[in-house]
Amino acid sequence: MKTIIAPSVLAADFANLQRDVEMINDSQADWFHIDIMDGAFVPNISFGIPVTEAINRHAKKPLDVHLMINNPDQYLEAFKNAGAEMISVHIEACTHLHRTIQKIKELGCWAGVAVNPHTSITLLEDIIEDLDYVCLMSVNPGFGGQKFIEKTYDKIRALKKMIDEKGSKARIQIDGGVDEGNAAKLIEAGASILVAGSYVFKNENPKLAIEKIKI
Ligand SMILES: O=C(CO)[C@@H](O)[C@H](O)COP(=O)(O)O
Repeated sequence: MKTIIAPSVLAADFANLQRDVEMINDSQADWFHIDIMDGAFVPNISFGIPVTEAINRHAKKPLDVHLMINNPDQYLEAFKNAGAEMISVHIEACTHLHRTIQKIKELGCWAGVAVNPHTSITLLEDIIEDLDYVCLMSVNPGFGGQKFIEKTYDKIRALKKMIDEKGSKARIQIDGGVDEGNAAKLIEAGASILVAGSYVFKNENPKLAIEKIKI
């Protein structure tokens, strides 16, 4: 199973967004990771549906939309219509997670659940078989460029064990502080989707940076 690389557009140059989208098109990256922040679930506001649509007009690869918002159900269809092929919602933001996951699937998207660093993965035990991926946050959500939380490795191993025991097909996505120094170790622990923002877009050679973590 080859690792999926999903550069996080949050770290792109918004004044040159089309240029940065085309760089990803021409690279070995697999998905665009689109961080949606509402200033309520997380202490930051990023961008929303019109910008996602604009990215989608130029993107030649699937959009993976990470909803860091309260009441995600209200916006699932709008993000699907804006181009999302994968949608993840936060377990901490969903009162009726099973219903939300079913809605994402009914829209024809891959369904993912994102889990904050302090949240136990044991909460996924009764939903893991329904998921296409779990996004393990390796930083506190809200900002790019933060330090990777080392405890994530243990969480990956425990989640991988749960996935295998339950016979789930869910992939493990890691989001936050991913770079060439930890990519191999993350994959060895059981991750198969890597989200990388600052490491890619602040790099002198972003395409080479992507190649280095495409293990
Ligand atoms: O969801 C988030 C932050 O909340 C991430 O997608 C970051 O955007 C990753 O950025 P880097 O840590 O790679 O800079």
